[in-house]
Amino acid sequence: MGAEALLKLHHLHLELPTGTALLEDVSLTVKRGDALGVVGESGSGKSLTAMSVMGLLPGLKASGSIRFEGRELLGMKDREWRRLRGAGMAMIFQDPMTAFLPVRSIGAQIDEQIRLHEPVSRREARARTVALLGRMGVPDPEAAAKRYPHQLSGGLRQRAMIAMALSCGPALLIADEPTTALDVTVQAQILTLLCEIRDSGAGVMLITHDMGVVAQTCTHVAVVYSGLVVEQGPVAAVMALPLHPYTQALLEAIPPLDGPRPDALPTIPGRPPTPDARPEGCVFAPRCRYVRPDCAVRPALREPEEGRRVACVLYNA
Ligand SMILES: Nc1ncnc2c1ncn2[C@@H]1O[C@H](COP(=O)(O)OP(=O)(O)OP(=O)(O)O)[C@@H](O)[C@H]1O
Repeated sequence: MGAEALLKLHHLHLELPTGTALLEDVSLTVKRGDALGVVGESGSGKSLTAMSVMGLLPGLKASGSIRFEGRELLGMKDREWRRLRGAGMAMIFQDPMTAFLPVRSIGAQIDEQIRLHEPVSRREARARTVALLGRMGVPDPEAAAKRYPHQLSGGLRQRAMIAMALSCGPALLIADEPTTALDVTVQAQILTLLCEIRDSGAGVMLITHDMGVVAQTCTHVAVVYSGLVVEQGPVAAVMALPLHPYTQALLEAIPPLDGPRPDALPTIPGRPPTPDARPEGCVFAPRCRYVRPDCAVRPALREPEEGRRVACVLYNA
């Protein structure tokens, strides 16, 4: 038996007041010590999935269930969400400048975050901030804490944002494209840091468009397309034998890590449909190389082997 689920999304459905569905029937699980990669092209619903877990979706209608540490989050009051954010779960973004105010030192902002959740002295908060920055691999953390966000390099700012996210010891860290803006070397360092956080027993949800990032960091993967999960399973199994034609195409789009880059990457022709123009049958059918008449009916998510799910007529019994 695996570890108890830290986060469980069950048939999560999200829609606009107009009735247009943005997420349809999303079910995902993150366990302690696991990293779940949520992967898909731009507009597939990755950020919406993360934001719904953080309770940051005012104006959208949600149904289904989001359970965190056994507790139902959907329908919770704002006050309860605020208490949960930081201490229970925390999120980091692509651009650390959005997480820090430009006019205060990063140390002051991390200290404040700590003191918001725990009644510790300024001195104690600063000691924890410096220790955290050090753990995140920031050189000379005491001096770095005194700097303003713009005085740090992109990679150091990203480490500082992760330090702030971890400052209250969250059980779940959600990272939304945390390395997209960084060069390859710094990207690898930040991904290693996320692996360490995962191995220390936290649950990680990593949002990315890059299957290469999933391969380096995650234990499990959920492939989303146009607001639906089309495939999910353990990373090693999905990488070795991707079942869904969309997953196959995403894997073909990973650039090689070494050697010369090919002139053109195999790309998937076309674009994902917008939520208001989602096809009635299989959402991927208009771009699929294996499309056939029975794709006109939306395929259910099936479990062709234990722990793996796929929604494609190729796997209908
Ligand atoms: N508040 C909103 N109102 C209307 N449509 C929205 C809203 N938020 C998101 N959408 C739409 O929902 C879809 C999914 O958006 P989301 O931001 O989750 O995609 P994503 O996979 O994270 O893409 P990206 O990688 O570009 O951030 C998109 O088509 C987007 O335009």
